[in-house]
Amino acid sequence: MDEFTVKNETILGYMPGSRERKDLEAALKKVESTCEDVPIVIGGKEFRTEDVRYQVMPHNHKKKIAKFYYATPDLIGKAIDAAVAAQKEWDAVPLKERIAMWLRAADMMSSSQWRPVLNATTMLGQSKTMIQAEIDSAAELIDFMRFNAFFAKEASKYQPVSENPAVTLNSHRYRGLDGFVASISPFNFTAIGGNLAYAPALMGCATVWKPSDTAVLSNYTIYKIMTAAGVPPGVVNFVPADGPVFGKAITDSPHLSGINFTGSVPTFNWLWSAVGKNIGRYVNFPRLIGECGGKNYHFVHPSADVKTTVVSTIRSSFEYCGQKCSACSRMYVPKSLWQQIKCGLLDTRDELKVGDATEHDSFMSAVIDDKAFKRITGYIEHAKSSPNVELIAGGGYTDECGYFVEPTIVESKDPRDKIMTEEIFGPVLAIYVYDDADIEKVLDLVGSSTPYALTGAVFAQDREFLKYAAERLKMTAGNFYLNDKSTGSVVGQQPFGGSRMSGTNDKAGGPHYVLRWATPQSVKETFVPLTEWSYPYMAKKS
Ligand SMILES: NC(=O)c1ccc[n+]([C@@H]2O[C@H](COP(=O)([O-])OP(=O)(O)OC[C@H]3O[C@@H](n4cnc5c(N)ncnc54)[C@H](O)[C@@H]3O)[C@@H](O)[C@H]2O)c1
Ligand SMILES: N[C@@H](CCC=O)C(=O)O
Repeated sequence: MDEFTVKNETILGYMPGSRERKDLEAALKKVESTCEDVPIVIGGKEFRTEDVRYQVMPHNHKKKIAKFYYATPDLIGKAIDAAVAAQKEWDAVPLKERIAMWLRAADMMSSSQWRPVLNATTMLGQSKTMIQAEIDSAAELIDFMRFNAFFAKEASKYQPVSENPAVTLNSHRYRGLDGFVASISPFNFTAIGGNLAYAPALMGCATVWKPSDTAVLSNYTIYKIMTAAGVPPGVVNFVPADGPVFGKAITDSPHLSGINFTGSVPTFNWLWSAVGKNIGRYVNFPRLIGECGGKNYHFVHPSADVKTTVVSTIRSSFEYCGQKCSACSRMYVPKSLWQQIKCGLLDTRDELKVGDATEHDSFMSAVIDDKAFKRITGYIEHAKSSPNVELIAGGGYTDECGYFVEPTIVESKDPRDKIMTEEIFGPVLAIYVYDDADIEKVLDLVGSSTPYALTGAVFAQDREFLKYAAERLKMTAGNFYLNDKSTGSVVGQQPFGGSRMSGTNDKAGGPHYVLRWATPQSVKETFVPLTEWSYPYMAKKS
C-alpha cells in the first residue's frame, strides 16, 4: 500500500476580491438562476417518478433550486438489488485502488471547479453563510474523504502473530459487509451526507443513500463528484424518497447489512424497532450506527473568563441558527457572574445580522423549513407564556419570505423546564442562573435533566475545577470542551459523536469509524501436513 500522510483542508478566507470569493459568487449566480433536475440514480441509471418535489431556498422559499423525485417502494427495491449485486465485484477491487479514488475525489472537491459548487448549493439550499458552508461542504467533506482513506490504509496494516510462518501463516483481511448498507442523512451538514454514504463504500460496502429532502442538491453534487472520481455504478445508489417509505423498504429487506444514520432520536428509534421486529429475516445482523440529537450545555464556573464565555456561547448557540447537533442550547451561570455575562450576551446578540445567506455580513440566515419554523417558534411562544421562563432577548420571527427566527435568549427559573431539557434545534438559548453555593446540585442537573450526552463545555480559569468537572461530567458528553464552545469539531482532531440518546458514538472522523463498515476475516494457512490424529500423552496401541 502506498504510504501517504494526511492533514486537514485549509479553510479559505473569502476576502473581497479573492479568487475563491469570485469563484463562489459565479457559482451562486449559476445555482440561483437554475432549478436543477436531480434524478434518482440506481446502478448508474437515472430514474424519475411522478412524485415530483422541489428543494427551495429557506431564506427565500418561493425560489426553487432543485426538482427531484421520490422513489417508489419498487424503485427502492431495485436500488437494493443493484447494491447487493455491485457489492461483490466492488469488494474485489483492491483497497489501494479504492483509496486512490477517494484521494482523487478529495482533490476534486478542493479544486476551483467543484469547491464553489459544493458551497453554493449548500449556501442556497440549506441557508448557510459563506463561512458555515466552507467549514462544512468544503473542509469537513474533504477531510472525511482523506482521513477515512488514511485510517483505512493504517488499519489494513494489521496482521496477526505467526509464531513460525514456515509452518503456519496467519493473516487478516477486511471485507465489505455483504448485502447493502442504507445511508440516511440529515439536512444540516452536507459533509455528513457524504460521509454516511461513502465511508461504507470505501470499505467495500454498497449503499443505498437517501438524502434529506432539504439537502438534495448539495448531496447530489457529492454523488456527481464521486462518480467522476471513478466510483462504479451501483456502489452508491442515490435514492431520494419519503422517509417512512424508505425506512420500511430497507428494514423489510433480508439483505440489509447496516444502517448508517444521522438525524433525530425518533427516526433512529423507529429504524431500530423495525430492525428488531424483522430480526428473524436478515442474512446478517444489521449494524446500526446512529448519531442523533443533543441538548448541549455550557457550564460556567465562578472563575470563568467572561469574554471567552460570552463569545463562545454566541457562536455555539446561533451559528447556523443553532441547527448543529452540537449547538449550545442550555447554559448554567453562577449568580456572581450573571450580570456581566447577561450584558455581554445581549450586547453581542444585538450585533448579529439575520439575513440572506449570501450577504457577506449575515451572521445567520433562515431555519431550514416550515416544520422547523413551527417547532422553534413553539418553544418561543412557550417562553413568552410560561411563568417560569423570561424572554430576555429576541423572540421575533417571520416566515413571509424566508423562515427567519431571531437569535433568542431566555432565562428559566426551572432547570427542568422543557426549554432547558428538550432539543430545540434552532436559535434559542435557555439559561439557568444558579446560586454559587449550589454548584454541586447544578453539576448533577447537567447529567440528569436530559436524555442526551452529545457535547458540553465547561468555562473556568480554576484548573482544579476543570479537572474535577472533567471527571464529574464524564458521561454527559461524547465531545467535551474546556474553555471552548461546544460546536466546531474537526475531522481527525475531535472525532465526533455522543452516547445515551445522542447516538451510538461511533466517532465519525476518527480512526475506528471505517472499521464499523468492514467485516474482518482471519485466515490460517498450514504448510506442514497434519498426519497424526492422536496426542503424544495418549498411549499408542501397537
Ligand atoms: N449526532 C450527530 O452527529 C448529528 C449530526 C447532525 C444532525 N444530528 C441530528 O439530526 C437532527 C436534525 O436532522 P433532520 O431534521 O434531518 O433529522 P430527521 O430525523 O428528521 O431526518 C433524518 C433523515 O431521516 C429520514 N427519515 C425520516 N423518517 C424516516 C424513517 N421512518 N425511515 C427512514 N428515514 C427516515 C429523513 O428524511 C432524513 O433523511 C437533529 O436531531 C440533530 O441533532 C445529529
Ligand atoms: N462537526 C459538527 C457536528 C455536526 C453536527 O451537526 C460540530 O461539532 O459542529
